[in-house]
Amino acid sequence: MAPAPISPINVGHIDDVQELRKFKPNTIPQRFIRDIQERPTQATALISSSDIPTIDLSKLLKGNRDEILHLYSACEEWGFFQVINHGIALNLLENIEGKAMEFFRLPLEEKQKYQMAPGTVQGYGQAFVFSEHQKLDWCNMFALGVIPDSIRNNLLWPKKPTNFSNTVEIYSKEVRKLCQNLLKYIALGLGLKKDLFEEAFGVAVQAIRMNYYPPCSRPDLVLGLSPHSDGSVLTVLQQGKGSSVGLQILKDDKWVPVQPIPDAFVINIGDTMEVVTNGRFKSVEHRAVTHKHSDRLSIVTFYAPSYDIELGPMPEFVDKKNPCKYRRYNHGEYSKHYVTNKLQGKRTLEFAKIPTKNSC
Ligand SMILES: O=C(O)CCC(=O)C(=O)O
Ligand SMILES: [Fe+2]
Repeated sequence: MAPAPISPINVGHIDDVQELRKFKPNTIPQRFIRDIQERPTQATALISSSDIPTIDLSKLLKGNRDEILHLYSACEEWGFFQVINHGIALNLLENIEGKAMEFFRLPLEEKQKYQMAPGTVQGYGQAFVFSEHQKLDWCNMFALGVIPDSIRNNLLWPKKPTNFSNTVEIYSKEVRKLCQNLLKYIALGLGLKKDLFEEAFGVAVQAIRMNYYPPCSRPDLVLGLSPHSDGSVLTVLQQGKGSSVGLQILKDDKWVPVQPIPDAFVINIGDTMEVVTNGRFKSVEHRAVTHKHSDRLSIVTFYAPSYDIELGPMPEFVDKKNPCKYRRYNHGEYSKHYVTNKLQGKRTLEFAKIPTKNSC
């Protein structure tokens, strides 16, 4: 038998946070303790989370002009909004949440059958860890590439819990339609033709990540998920019912907690949307914090262009006043760059930035 390939990446020992919580509930290993400036101080934002825009998809689907403009300003001013009346069956939201929790509650040996290999982002474990010196997040993740087939790793689709994979498939189809609809109305809000984005992105790549944050005895010292922007065009986030508030977004240099609206999705603009709109819409840095007594689940869908697509700022967003801020590149390369670097604010977008004020 050929020897197993040795990964060139040494990530050191990564404690499973659910196991830590179970067997050593008051221990926080050093690798989880953040440097002082990174610790989640109380989010003393002047902006309240109720200011984060709420978009009513049913109004968009009726062509309601005010709602389309509301969506436009949500993208421009916030880069984050919640969507209500999205039309996705509530029992599907419950099912996916139930399956995710069943998965996380499986014995560690069962989950480890789908272990994320060091330096990769699919499977069970902690993504974005590339060195043994890197700080760890207080989070267990389970991530899968869903569309197209070429990004799927069938070995990582779990056999337990029953119906897990089928539920992910059905859920992903519905969330895909939601993304396609939102992109249409975002284009209309920009005064552009409704298929502009969809035509530019080819067969969109879609991935799902479930993040489980157990309670932590010292939430003041750790982060659930390091600050980052997403590499996607759009991200769709479902928060577990009854989960503690944990998602925070950086607005005017302050961390603003996102108070989930029951049954709504939280949507955010990703780096790719920032690039194609030449910075008109900006991806927003966000992070997750933990809670002393409650756990939290988030189910996150990333919707991005096909890896074959060459992209850059669309001509509609470039003129004398707005010269190109980003170069053209292949999205597959950007994606690779994103998943092979640790989460560090908006650092990965440097890949696309044009350093001087020259044009595309
Ligand atoms: O759990 C959350 O609320 C944040 C998740 C997130 O930002 C991500 O998975 O990219
Ligand atoms: Fe994110």
